[in-house]
Amino acid sequence: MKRVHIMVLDSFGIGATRDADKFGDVGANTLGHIAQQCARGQADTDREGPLKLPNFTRLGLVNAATESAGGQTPEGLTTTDATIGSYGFAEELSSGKDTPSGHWEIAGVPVLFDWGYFSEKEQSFPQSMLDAFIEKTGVPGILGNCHASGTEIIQRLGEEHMETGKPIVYTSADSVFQIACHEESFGLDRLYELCEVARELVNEYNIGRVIARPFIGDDADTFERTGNRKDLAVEPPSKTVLQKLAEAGGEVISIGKIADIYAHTGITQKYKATGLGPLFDKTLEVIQDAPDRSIVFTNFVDFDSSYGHRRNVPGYAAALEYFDKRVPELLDAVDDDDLVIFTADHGCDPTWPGSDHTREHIPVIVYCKNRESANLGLRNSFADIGQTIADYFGLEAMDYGESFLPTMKPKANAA
Ligand SMILES: O=P(O)(O)O[C@H]1O[C@H](CO)[C@@H](O)[C@H]1O
Ligand SMILES: [Mn+2]
Ligand SMILES: [Mn+2]
Repeated sequence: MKRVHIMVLDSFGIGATRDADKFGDVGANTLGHIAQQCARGQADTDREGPLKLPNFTRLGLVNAATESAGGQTPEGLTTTDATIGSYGFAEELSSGKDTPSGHWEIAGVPVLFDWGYFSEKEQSFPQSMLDAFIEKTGVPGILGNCHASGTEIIQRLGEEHMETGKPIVYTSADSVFQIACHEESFGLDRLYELCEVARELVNEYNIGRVIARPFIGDDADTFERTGNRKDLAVEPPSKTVLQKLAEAGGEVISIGKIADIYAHTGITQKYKATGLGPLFDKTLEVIQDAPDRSIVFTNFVDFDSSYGHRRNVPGYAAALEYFDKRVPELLDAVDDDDLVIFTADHGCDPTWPGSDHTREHIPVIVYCKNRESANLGLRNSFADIGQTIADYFGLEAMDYGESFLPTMKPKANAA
């Protein structure tokens, strides 16, 4: 049986890239700074002490993170000479440090064009676009129209939204148009309808995603976003390895927001779950039944949305420790020839100013029972992952990326 399981720890960067200066991110390091604060006793809320990642360490994560940071090992962690996984780190070819770019490049399709951005911090959206949005949706006006953190803006404007029925619209350094509405007072379906209208309207501005950000609660103190977030992305610019496998008769199984991120292209089955634990549970369940020639692809969004953007170091640390604890369940669940790939789509250093992503190397950690572990070193593109998958399944080669499969030699005693 040949299967690939891709686990994206959304925003889990392991050190700034060579081009981080273009993004204001020189020195950013999501893992490095979390480990540092943990080691210094500055991340002891709801957890304690140095960051504990024994399973990721055995897989080679700390070795990769050390190389990625020019030889500096994250504080409190240690490298190992006896890794059970192959490990490397990759820089990004895509022009942006956003989620679709990262994921598409992982699937072999870097985004070499520039996305459109709403870069004004206030009055961010063109008036003509907002006028058309109001006219087509029939809403009594809009609130927000600025750059914002999604949790802060619902706290600030949520009550006014409930009183007036005006949706909250906002953006960020990403190529996004986001709409926050109350699930009950405004209605979830109506919010989704608004997003469909907005999707059409932002096309001329070359915007990657429109995102529905529903929330619940009675007032500013109790507002909370729900798992009914929905991303309306444009389609990847060329065929991803997911599409190639699906067209060749394979199964591509999305768990979490993967299907949305690829605009549902190349996906043959999809499952939703909310929260790290339920996403992990669903992944294990799906792996049990996934057939030969399949990809099981999970996005663990909470690292990014609940901790990275929220600049919550102890929360991020606790989430990593939780994930690490569960890694053995995953490694036990796979077949001897399966590839398990742990990676990320960009960084989101919770110690960095602002609330946006950071341009960082992603970890490329690969586990295969029947193959020797190897140091995969610096990879020039996330697309090396997509190319490796194409190679593994014997699909037509991708235009970008270099397969690292030849570096992971079959074990002499492999079944
Ligand atoms: O602050 P929230 O709403 O979580 O927004 C974050 O999520 C969006 C998509 O990744 C980006 O705009 C980012 O800033
Ligand atoms: Mn992301
Ligand atoms: Mn994000």
